[in-house]
Amino acid sequence: MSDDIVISVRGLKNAFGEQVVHENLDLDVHRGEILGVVGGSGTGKSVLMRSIIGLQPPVEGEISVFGEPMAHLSESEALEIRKRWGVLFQGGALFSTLTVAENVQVPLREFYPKLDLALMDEIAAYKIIMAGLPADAGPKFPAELSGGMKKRAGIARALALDPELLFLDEPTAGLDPIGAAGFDELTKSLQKTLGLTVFLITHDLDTLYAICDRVAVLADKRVIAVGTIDELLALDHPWIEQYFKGPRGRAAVAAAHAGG
Ligand SMILES: Nc1ncnc2c1ncn2[C@@H]1O[C@H](COP(=O)(O)OP(=O)(O)OP(=O)(O)O)[C@@H](O)[C@H]1O
Repeated sequence: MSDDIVISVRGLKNAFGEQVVHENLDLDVHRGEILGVVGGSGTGKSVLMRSIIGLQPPVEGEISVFGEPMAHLSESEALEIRKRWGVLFQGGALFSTLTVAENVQVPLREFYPKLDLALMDEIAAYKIIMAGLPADAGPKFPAELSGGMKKRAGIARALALDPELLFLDEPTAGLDPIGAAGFDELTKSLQKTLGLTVFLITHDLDTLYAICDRVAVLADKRVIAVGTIDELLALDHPWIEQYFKGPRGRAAVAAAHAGG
C-alpha cells in the first residue's frame, strides 16, 4: 500500500442481524487530506468510522490504517496504532463528571499512565488553547460550556496524543452558522499546521465546500463515488446532483464564493 494512503478499506461488510449496512465497500483516505463523508441518514457513516477505529468488527473485508491491517494486529500493536489517531464522537462524548482539563487528560492517562501530573496539566492546558478555548475553560465542567465549546473540548481531547489522523463525526451538528464556520476554520487550520489527515462525517454542505479536499458519498451500502465536489457533480448521479444542487447546496456554493 502506498505511503500516501492512510486508511484503506476493501470489500467491507457490516451487518446487524439481518440488516446489512455495508457490502463491498471500498475507500481510500489520502495522507494530509480532509475527506468529507456524506450520505443519507442511516447509510452507515458512523458505523464505517466505528469499523475503521476498531469499535465495530466487520463481517467481511480488510481495513488498514497507516499500512497496518487492523484485523491481524496483536493487542500491543493495535494500541500503538490507536495512539496515532484522535476521535471526536457525535455530540462530543465528554465525561460529564470530569472537568475539561480532566477530559483532555483521559487519553494521556490511558496510554501513558506513568506520566507526571504536572506534565499532564501542561499538555491539557496547551491542547485547550489549540482547540480555540479560553485558558480558563480547563477547570469547567461540560455542563458549564456552550455547544460550540463542548465540541472544542472534544477536539482538545482528540488532540491529546498529538495524532496524525483525526476522525470527526458531525462536528458542526447543532452549532449556529457562525459557530459552525468557526469550527470549520479550526479544523482547516489544525490540518494545515499539524499536517493532519481528517476523516470527517458531515451533513453540513458549508463544511464540504469550505474545507473538504474530497468527498465520499455513501449510498446503496457502499461508497458510490469519491472525488472533489466538481468531480462528483460531473458524474450526473441523481442523489449527488440533488444533494449538491438543491436549495441548500446552492446556498452553500454562494457562501463559499462570498467567503473567497
Ligand atoms: N449498535 C448497533 N446495533 C444495531 N444497529 C445499529 C447499530 N449501530 C448502527 N446501527 C444501524 O446501522 C445503520 C447505520 O447507522 P449509522 O449511525 O452509521 O448511520 P449514519 O449514516 O451515521 O446516520 P446519521 O446521518 O443519521 O447519523 C442504521 O440503520 C442504524 O440503526
